Amino acid sequence: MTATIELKSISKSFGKKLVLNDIDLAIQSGQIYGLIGPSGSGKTTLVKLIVGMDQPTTGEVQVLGMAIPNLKVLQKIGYMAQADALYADLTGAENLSFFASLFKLKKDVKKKRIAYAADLVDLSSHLHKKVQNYSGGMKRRLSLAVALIQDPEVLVLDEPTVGIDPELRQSIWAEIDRLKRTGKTILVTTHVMDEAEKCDQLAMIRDGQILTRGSPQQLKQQFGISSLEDVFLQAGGKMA
Ligand SMILES: Nc1ncnc2c1ncn2[C@@H]1O[C@H](COP(=O)(O)OP(=O)(O)OP(=O)(O)O)[C@@H](O)[C@H]1O
Repeated sequence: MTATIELKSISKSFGKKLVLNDIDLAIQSGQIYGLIGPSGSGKTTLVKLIVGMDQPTTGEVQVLGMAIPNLKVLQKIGYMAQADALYADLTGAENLSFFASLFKLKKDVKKKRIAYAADLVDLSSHLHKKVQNYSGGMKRRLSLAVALIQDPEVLVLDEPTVGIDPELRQSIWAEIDRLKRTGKTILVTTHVMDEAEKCDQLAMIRDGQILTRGSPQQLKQQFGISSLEDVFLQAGGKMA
């Protein structure tokens, strides 16, 4: 089976600093794949290569069977960056409408998608407010709604639940799980171990290298321990 996201011998340097070191990764369709590691381990750098925002120094990235960057494929990826890329002067509704318009959705589809995405992140009653008046958590939620607006086949979520309260976090994870069951492929970065538990497959990353990988269950069995945090530590990791 061809992987939906495939990284082959990826290395990335910034100047003399090697940030990703010979990474191979294959993410199959319909999976929630978690990339877990401490701050500065290279997660965001890796994600940016997958969504075509940066290019590897060596190696190749493929998404949906096509080499990245590729404009057609990029339309099929919903990306939630760590820093919110929103227009502060516009309302929540105007932001969603703007991002939806980038995908040339039909008017009725666009309306439905905006309503769905806003409801999912519990922002429907705040859509008329300017984003500059949103709290940090509300901005994160709106960013997630933007990532989902075109109903993408592949979702890449860089720390999607940072700054989001536990109740909403649960409902967002329930939705991530539902999206997976509709066949979407989802890559999530996190440094929260209880979120790692919700992933089908995990790669633990430190200093630009994958320390170990597998399902949460496999990893715990392999290391003979019941907590993923301990797996990470035993695999050579060190949380920040
Ligand atoms: N454009 C850049 N120029 C130089 N160094 C960079 C650049 N982008 C990232 N780095 C460095 O690469 C390393 C990995 O950063 P990255 O943002 O990928 O880590 P991360 O695992 O996503 O961390 P966090 O969880 O804090 O977001 C860091 O040492 C960072 O300083």
